[in-house]
Amino acid sequence: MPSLQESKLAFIGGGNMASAIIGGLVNKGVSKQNICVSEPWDVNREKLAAVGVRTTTDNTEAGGDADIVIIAVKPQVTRGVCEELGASWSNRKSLPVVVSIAAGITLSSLQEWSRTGDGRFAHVVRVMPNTPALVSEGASGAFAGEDVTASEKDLVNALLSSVSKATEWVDREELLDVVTGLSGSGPAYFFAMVEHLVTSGMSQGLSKEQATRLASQTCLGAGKMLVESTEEPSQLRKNVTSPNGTTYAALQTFEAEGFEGIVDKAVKAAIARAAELGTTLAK
Ligand SMILES: NC(=O)C1=CN([C@@H]2O[C@H](COP(=O)(O)OP(=O)(O)OC[C@H]3O[C@@H](n4cnc5c(N)ncnc54)[C@H](OP(=O)(O)O)[C@@H]3O)[C@@H](O)[C@H]2O)C=CC1
Ligand SMILES: O=C(O)[C@@H]1CCC=N1
Repeated sequence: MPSLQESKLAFIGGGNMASAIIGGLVNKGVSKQNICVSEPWDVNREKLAAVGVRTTTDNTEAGGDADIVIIAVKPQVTRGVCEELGASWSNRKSLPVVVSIAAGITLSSLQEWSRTGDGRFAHVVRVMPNTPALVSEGASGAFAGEDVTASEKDLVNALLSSVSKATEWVDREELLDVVTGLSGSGPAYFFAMVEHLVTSGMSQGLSKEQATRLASQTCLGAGKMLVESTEEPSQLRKNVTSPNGTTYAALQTFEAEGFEGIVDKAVKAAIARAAELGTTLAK
């Protein structure tokens, strides 16, 4: 198995998540010449070409001689893309490792759909990255099929680690839907929180720019403390909360309005949607 630096990488779909991973890989010094992206929309293709990677509109051209093929299209499009690729691999002696980032789509569907014309199955790894991959601060979950070799797993791990600070391999496929609800969708929860902080700050007289800078840096600073400190998140929260002080007043409001329950409900809704995508699109 070639190393990540030597591997030819094909991205099928060059939208938000693929662009984030590609940006992170390029920032880490992965050769742009080794990355080919297949993307139908010319605006996205032009953005990716500006990064310096190769682009095409032909999925089979991108996936034709790649060592790793990253399926980065919407779950609803994944079947067609896999079938197209599988059919095109009948003449390949060794098959690429298929890495799917599609939310919910199961390993068995991915294997079946990408079966070659002559009946061979590619080795498939399901991955759930997140968009902070763009700034090399991603968090990813991964689940490999039993047929995936240790060196193939190492290669996927190297790919994920180059754009993620946390890469968690799970030992049950269902846990990948939990990763989706927590960290795959997670950046949006924090962006929503910042949006609401900014709205609130503005309603009390701060300018949009001031409120955005303060809220964003607070989010970054708290995040940095979470990953660098040896203290539990609950202790870090307590450290900010003076007895009967301002934070206490705010947290009391969170509690009274059921903040914990809202977060739990939201994560479970994302998990349920991932599972639903997996089952409905398998048919
Ligand atoms: N966004 C995120 O934060 C995360 C997304 N994911 C997963 O990543 C996948 C992609 O999501 P995201 O990047 O947000 O979606 P996007 O819509 O931004 O990207 C998908 C891209 O694939 C293109 N596309 C559509 N049909 C084909 C085709 N047949 N062949 C090749 N490319 C095609 C789309 O073009 P066009 O727009 O013209 O249709 C689009 O540019 C999803 O499965 C999602 O579950 C996983 C983790 C996080
Ligand atoms: O919203 C979605 O379905 C995708 C998967 C995780 C993040 N974005």
